[in-house]
Amino acid sequence: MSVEADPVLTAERAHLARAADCLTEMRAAAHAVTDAGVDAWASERLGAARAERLRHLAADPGVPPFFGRTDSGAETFHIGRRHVRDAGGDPVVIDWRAPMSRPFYQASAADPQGLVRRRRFGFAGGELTSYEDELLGEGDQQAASLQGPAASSRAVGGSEVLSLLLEEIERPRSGPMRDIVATIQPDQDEIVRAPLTESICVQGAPGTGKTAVGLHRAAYLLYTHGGQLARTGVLVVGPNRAFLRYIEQVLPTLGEVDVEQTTVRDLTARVPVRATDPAELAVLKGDARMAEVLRRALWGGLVKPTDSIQVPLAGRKYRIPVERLKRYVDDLRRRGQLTDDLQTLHYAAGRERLAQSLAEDARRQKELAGGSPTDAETRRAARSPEVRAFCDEVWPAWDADALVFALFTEPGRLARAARGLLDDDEQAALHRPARSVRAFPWTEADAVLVDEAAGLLERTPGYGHVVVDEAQDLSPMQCRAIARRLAAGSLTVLGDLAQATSPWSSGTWARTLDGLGRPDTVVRPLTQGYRVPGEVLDFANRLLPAIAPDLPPATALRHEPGSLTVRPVGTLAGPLQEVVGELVAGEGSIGVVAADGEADEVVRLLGDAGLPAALLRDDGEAAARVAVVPATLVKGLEFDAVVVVDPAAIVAAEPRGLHRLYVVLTRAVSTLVVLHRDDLPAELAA
Ligand SMILES: Nc1ncnc2c1ncn2[C@@H]1O[C@H](COP(=O)(O)OP(=O)(O)OP(=O)(O)O)[C@@H](O)[C@H]1O
Repeated sequence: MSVEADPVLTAERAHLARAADCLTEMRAAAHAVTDAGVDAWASERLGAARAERLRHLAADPGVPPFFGRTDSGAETFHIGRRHVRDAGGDPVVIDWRAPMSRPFYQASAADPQGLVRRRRFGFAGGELTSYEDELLGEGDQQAASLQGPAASSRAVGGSEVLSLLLEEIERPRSGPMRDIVATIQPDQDEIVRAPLTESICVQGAPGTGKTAVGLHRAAYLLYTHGGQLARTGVLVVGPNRAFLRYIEQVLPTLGEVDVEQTTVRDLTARVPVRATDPAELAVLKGDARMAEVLRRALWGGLVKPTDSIQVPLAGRKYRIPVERLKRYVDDLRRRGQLTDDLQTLHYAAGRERLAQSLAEDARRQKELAGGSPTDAETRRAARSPEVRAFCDEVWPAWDADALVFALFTEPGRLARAARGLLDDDEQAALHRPARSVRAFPWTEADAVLVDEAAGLLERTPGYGHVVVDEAQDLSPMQCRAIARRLAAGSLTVLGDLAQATSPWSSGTWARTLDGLGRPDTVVRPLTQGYRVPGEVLDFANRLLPAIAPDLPPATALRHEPGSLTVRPVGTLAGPLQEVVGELVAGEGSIGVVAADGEADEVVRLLGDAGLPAALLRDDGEAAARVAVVPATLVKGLEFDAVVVVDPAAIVAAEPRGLHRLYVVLTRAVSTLVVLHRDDLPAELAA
């Protein structure tokens, strides 16, 4: 039977057309509601969000309304990126996040979860072109069987894998990361659907879908706890802007446009970063001890009152004796030492409260004397020059940047705050003479310290859920910056200790999770690698005994003979131009990765050959057809074809160069070509 005449395909296409029509009607209705908004501002905001959402979901012909179907004995559900209802309110497509959709992702031959059949659809250019059935009911306990014109499976890595999953993974990449909603695998789904109250840490080898899983979890939580999370918000933190640019479309495609996606650098951008620390100094500044140094520098600056003061209130002055002043300061200081951020009295609020306490004291005195001062008079007393002068002396006002500046520029102040915490050499390393806060050459690690100081001064607003990607690279101080934004919310931590390239990385999940304020978080492994073909992964895994001997190596889902080429070259120009020239003739994305110091040379060589290559920068600009990627920027990215230039130079460029090389070698979906002028690093040589 020809595919065209397949009655199943014909019926499913009819359902697809119906779903598309219903979606169009829903869109029209949503617009109508917006137009009737009472408040113009709210209407505009809502309207904009809704329009964005509908634009992504309905207007894009590349995003079909459904991608799968479940059949239980009595019911059939089509599963898609969002609910679609008909005019009567009956479901035409079920949102993939709804509880009813769960069996689509979780059912297996051993545990059919009430299903007799799971159907997956294949699309080409928005057209439904194929389907694949797995029969799961009784009698099929041993293995799911495949049916349908697209039904074929390939034996990969010792297991049968559905062809539609493989097609999806191997589909050439162009532009940003895609969602994986049609093919989320059971172990991934467990993480995506974990409850909101549960913080999770995913230790996943390269290409196991950590980033994808984290983003789908954000979308799942927003769907399931929409009201609560709409108020508190969801934050996604990634390693750099190039990475954000790569992932930023996934959530909007899933209908979630209100998730903030940022980097630690942008999150802590309270001072302009103008300089770079040497690695050792950055490690020191990122050390958790710095939090205590800052805390002491701030709170240690309180001065014991030595004299009574006179507080003016409604035309008279009231004396507050020194003993009472000491008590006010002491009480407030104690409340500032509470470790729970939600309970703590922050420093700036403490200063305000002190002024209020003095005014209240004067008010009580006046009341005892028979007067009845108004609230406005009491507020004026709190703002009086006498009270302000007292607070300035006893509870000095600080700006966050000024506090860090004072520590770095005044050795005596640092010595007092760092006593018993930092040794003399460490204190000397932090010292940096400078004349003004404004002109200070702030570094990225300094910005995190300034953010910490700001968190001591005032409460940092928190999110209901935070997804942190590439978390293995966070310094303890960066972890604290994220923890501050978590308040009472939960976390999804994603990372791979084998890919830890930062010199300040703690190297264990226990320490990172502790720094993130969620020490009890369970670490869940993902080891099935979807991105990288087995041949390439085996090659990269040779580095594991040297960089992460305790981690289990990933197993590749696919094997692609010919996917790996390792070529010694005398000069770079000819072979590089030839390899990239061949790749450009094919489909898909191409990344040429070189040590940061060699990236410009690579761009020049490719440009000389007329190839469409450009340097990928960390400014969020889209990648060129041939992206020349400095090795330090490639984390989290992937390309159909990757050319790695001079691995030895990549290793030599930084202290954790072997970890960096492991990241670099695991970016390819289909093809990896390694061109090396020097010998391969010993750990890689067979
Ligand atoms: N279930 C799946 N179905 C289809 N594609 C998948 C699935 N899981 C992962 N992928 C694909 O595999 C690739 C790797 O996923 P992702 O980038 O999320 O992995 P990662 O674990 O974050 O990788 P890394 O640590 O190497 O950066 C992506 O192209 C992703 O779309």
